[in-house]
Amino acid sequence: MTMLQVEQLGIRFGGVVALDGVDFSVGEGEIYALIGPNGAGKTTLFNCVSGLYIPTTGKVTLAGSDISSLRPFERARRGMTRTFQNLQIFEHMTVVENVMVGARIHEKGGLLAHMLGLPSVKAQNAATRRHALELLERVGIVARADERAGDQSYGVVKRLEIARALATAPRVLMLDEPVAGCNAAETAEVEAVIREVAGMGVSVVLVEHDMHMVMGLADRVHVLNQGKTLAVGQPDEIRCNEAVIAAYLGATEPADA
Ligand SMILES: Nc1ncnc2c1ncn2[C@@H]1O[C@H](COP(=O)(O)OP(=O)(O)OP(=O)(O)O)[C@@H](O)[C@H]1O
Repeated sequence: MTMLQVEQLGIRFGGVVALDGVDFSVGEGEIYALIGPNGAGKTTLFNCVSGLYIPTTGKVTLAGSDISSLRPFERARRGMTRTFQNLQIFEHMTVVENVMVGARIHEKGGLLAHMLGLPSVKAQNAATRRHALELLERVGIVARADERAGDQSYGVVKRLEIARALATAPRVLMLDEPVAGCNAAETAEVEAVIREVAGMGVSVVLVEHDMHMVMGLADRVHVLNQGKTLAVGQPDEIRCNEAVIAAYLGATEPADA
C-alpha cells in the first residue's frame, strides 16, 4: 500500500529553481532514501513534504488523503513526523520528558486542566510516561530515561530524537541526516532502530550523506540532482548507474559504498 505520494513537486526561490517536477511514492514499511550532491534539493524537498515550505507546484498525499494545504502540525497529527538535521532536543529536560513532549500532540485536556493538576491529567501523564519508557526501551536507551538530555552522547541523542518522533505515532517518519556526526558504532545502532521502525510498518524517508549506510539500509534510493530526479532504484541499481556516478564525481562516490 502506498503511504506517501509526492507528485510534480516544484519550488523556486527568486531565480533559483530548487525543485522541479519531483515525483515519488513510499510504501508502508518501506525505507526510502533521498540522496544527491550538495544543493541538490534534498532538504528543500523535506521542507515541502512536511509543510514548512509551500511549494510552487505539486501535491502531497498521505495514506490516500491530499494534505498539500495542511500546516506542519496538522500533517504531524495525520501521521507525518520529521526530525531535523541539527539536534532539536530540550537539553534541560530529562531524556524521558523529551519523548513525552512528542506524545502531547495527541493528548486531550486543556491548559487549565494541566494547571489545576486534575486527576485525569495525572493519569494521562502516567500513561504518557509509561509509553515514553517503552519507546526508549525500543531504541535501546531506557537506562538514560531520567538523565538530563543535554548530557547525552551524540548517538544517544540521535536515538532519542527517533523515540520522540515515534511518540507521535507516525505513519511516515522523515529523518534528516539521522547519523550525521555519529561514529561507526552509533551509526549501527541508529540503523538497527530504523530497521525495527520500518518493521513495525512505519514508512521511513531519509536524507543521508553516509552512502555506506544508505546502500545497506534503504529498500529504494532516489537520487536528486539540481532539483530534478536523476534516478530511482534499488541500491544495487543506483550504485552502478552511470548518470549517478557522473553527478557525484568530485563529491561522494556511491560506487565506493
Ligand atoms: N530558503 C532558501 N532561500 C533561497 N534559496 C534556497 C533556500 N533553501 C534552499 N535554497 C537553494 O535551493 C537549492 C537546494 O538546496 P537544499 O538545501 O535543499 O539542498 P540539499 O540537497 O539539501 O543540500 P545539502 O546536501 O548541502 O544539505 C540550493 O541552490 C539552495 O541554495
